[in-house]
Amino acid sequence: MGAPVEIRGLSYAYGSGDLARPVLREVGLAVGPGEIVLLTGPSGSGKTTLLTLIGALRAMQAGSCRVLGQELAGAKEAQRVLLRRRIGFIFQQHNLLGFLTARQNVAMALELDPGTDEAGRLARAGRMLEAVGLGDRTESKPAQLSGGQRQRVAVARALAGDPGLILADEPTAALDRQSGGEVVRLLRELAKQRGVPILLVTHDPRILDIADRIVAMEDGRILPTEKAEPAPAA
Ligand SMILES: Nc1ncnc2c1ncn2[C@@H]1O[C@H](COP(=O)(O)OP(=O)(O)OP(=O)(O)O)[C@@H](O)[C@H]1O
Repeated sequence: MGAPVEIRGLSYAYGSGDLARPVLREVGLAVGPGEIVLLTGPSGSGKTTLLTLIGALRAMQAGSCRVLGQELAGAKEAQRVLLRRRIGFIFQQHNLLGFLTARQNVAMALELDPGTDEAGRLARAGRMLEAVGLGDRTESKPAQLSGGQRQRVAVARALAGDPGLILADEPTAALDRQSGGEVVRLLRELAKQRGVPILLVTHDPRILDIADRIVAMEDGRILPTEKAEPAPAA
């Protein structure tokens, strides 16, 4: 099997006809097994659009994008739905449901797994919350948790379904320095243990050190990786 994410010549525009506005131009990118890639770049450079295409959250227009073995060019909505279930999503707004406890929020991510019953899902959710350091807050509602704790619930939820890929969009944007650092380091640790690749969009220079590789975008293109200057001869 190829890399978990393999993109070639991917272009995308919002609007159509004379109003079409290109936001991705001939993007190529591969994410290897277990690799953690950070996607950076100025506002409007196309990072979120690229992430939503990889996450099968919108239909492709041009080029090739193969995710966990599924080609998304020309894929039907039903195929995209199936692929989305194999991806763990973490967003800036943690998207937890306010009327459910932390444990129920995590268990919800497992509802589509036919191999589990309700009790099994809640037990597994409890173990995931322990793994993110929230073993004592499983019965709290999101409003009773701090921003960093809520984001850790989102991490537990994203990992609970044993995804083949994690996509994160600005997961630390709403957090202070310390909790932001803790959340991404935890995410990195869990992903590395399981060999799950992560593609993470961020503006946050404080978390660049969690990356195996940093990819910079500008104006819809991926910038060539800067090579380190050769050391001057002694
Ligand atoms: N649904 C949409 N309809 C029309 N234009 C859009 C839509 N979503 C994004 N855009 C435009 O496409 C461009 C790329 O947006 P995108 O969100 O992918 O960039 P980004 O690099 O993630 O930016 P940011 O860092 O600010 O989130 C922007 O100019 C944006 O205004």
